[in-house]
Amino acid sequence: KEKPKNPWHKAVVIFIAVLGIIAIVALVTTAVLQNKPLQQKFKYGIVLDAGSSHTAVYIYEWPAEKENDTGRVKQKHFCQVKGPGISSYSLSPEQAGHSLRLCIQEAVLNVPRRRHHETPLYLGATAGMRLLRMENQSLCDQVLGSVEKVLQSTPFDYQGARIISGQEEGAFGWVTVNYLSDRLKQGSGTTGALDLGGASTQITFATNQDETGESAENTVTFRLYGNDYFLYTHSFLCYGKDQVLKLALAQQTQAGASTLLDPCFNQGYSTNLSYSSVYSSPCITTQKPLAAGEGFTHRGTGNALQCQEVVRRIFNFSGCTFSHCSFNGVYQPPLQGQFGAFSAYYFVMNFLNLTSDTLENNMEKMARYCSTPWTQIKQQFPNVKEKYLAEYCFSGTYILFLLTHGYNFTSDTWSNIKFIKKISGSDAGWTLGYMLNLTNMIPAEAPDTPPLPHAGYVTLLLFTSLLLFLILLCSLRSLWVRCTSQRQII
Ligand SMILES: Nc1ccn([C@@H]2O[C@H](COP(=O)(O)OP(=O)(O)OP(=O)(O)O)[C@@H](O)[C@H]2O)c(=O)n1
Ligand SMILES: [Ca+2]
Repeated sequence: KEKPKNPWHKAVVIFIAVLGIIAIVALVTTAVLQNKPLQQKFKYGIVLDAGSSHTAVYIYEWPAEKENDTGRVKQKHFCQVKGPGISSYSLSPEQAGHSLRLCIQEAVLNVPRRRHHETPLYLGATAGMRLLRMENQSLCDQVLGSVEKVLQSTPFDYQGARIISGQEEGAFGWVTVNYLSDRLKQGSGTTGALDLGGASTQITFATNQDETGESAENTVTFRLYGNDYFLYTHSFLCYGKDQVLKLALAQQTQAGASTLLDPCFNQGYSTNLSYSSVYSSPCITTQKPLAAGEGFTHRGTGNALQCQEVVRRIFNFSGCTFSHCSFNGVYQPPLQGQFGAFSAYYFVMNFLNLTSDTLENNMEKMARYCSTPWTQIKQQFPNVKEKYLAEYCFSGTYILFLLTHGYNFTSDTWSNIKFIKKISGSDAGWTLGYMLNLTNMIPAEAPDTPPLPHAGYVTLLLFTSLLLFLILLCSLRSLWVRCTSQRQII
């Protein structure tokens, strides 16, 4: 006999099914929305690189909630300040600060207004100001004071203007190169940093801990993301390409002659130089020749081999008191790993097309360039500033000599050097590393990574909810079957 159907059984089962589905959908949606990355809030930082030949303004940007991740900070904007470096304003210090205004205005427009007050602003001055400080501390202070006044009046969070040490310049260049190439987190092999400026040049690379014992002043240790790095670094003041040219000219004009025949300049090149433009630099320790008049005619003869001998004379390879030296008695451990060469290394070698060839081929190309007559050079490169164009033979010969005879790169290790301007869209240089350090954005210990990335988390959740749904379905089905079968039994 059939027991009357209980109308409620069906309803109950359907109700539970619908409830279950709603619960699962609600669970998944909240989970997905709950953990969806927040709307990207960006933070900013500004660094002014007050170099000997120019000042540059870098604006960096990064996602706020990821600032302790490596490789997150990107260069958002770059502004080259018109005119020379701030140390050139020593006779009119007020102009030093004034020269920064246009780029500061650009920075105000490139950082969202609501972020201005929390955007740190730093100025670091390098070798040009180190030389001015050597010459005249008072003028140096006046120039920094003028710059400080302008930067304090910006809407940003001004954090100070100072002359950074050569060691900082080298070490932070290394941090930048390795941060941008994402080498700091794995603790794997790092890239050395080669920086050539107008007044100094830096070499920095990671070495073994025991190698650092010989010279404390050349050692910098970092603990970054849980990895210890023992860096060798040295900054050669006066060995930037502008100052080293003055060293070479001073070397060649000791006799005080009225004409200098210079193999490092192209045949047919001729210009008049004042002795004071050469001997006024604190890098020149030799006295201006007594017999000298006001100036001299600087004439090119364009001979690369003779130019190498001119360059050699500005290096001193004797008097090493360490296990090994680079030059001028400076300790240098054996070179290790890959290197990134940037700033003027890149400007010069890229122009001369010497960035991707063997050392031997580069030497040949250099010889050909130096022996090319000046008229032909000017015809070939009508849009290049004559000051830069005239100096490429000297600068290229200097760079090849510095890297080989100075730092001991050989034909075999030459290919370890990459000449770079940017890495992942940001300029290679000390400024990014400087800001990362001062804003503590590279933690000593690795931040703990969430067990699951967001996507993984959602997949896991979907999977479990599906499983739940299937279990619910089966239990409902068995409930249904039991209800209908009970009816038959009855
Ligand atoms: N497109 C460019 C830009 C600069 N230069 C030259 O490269 C040198 C400057 O390089 P840079 O890295 O800007 O030096 P600074 O930072 O100004 O100098 P320093 O680091 O020594 O303070 C100068 O001789 C400049 O004439 C060049 O040849 N081509
Ligand atoms: Ca520089």
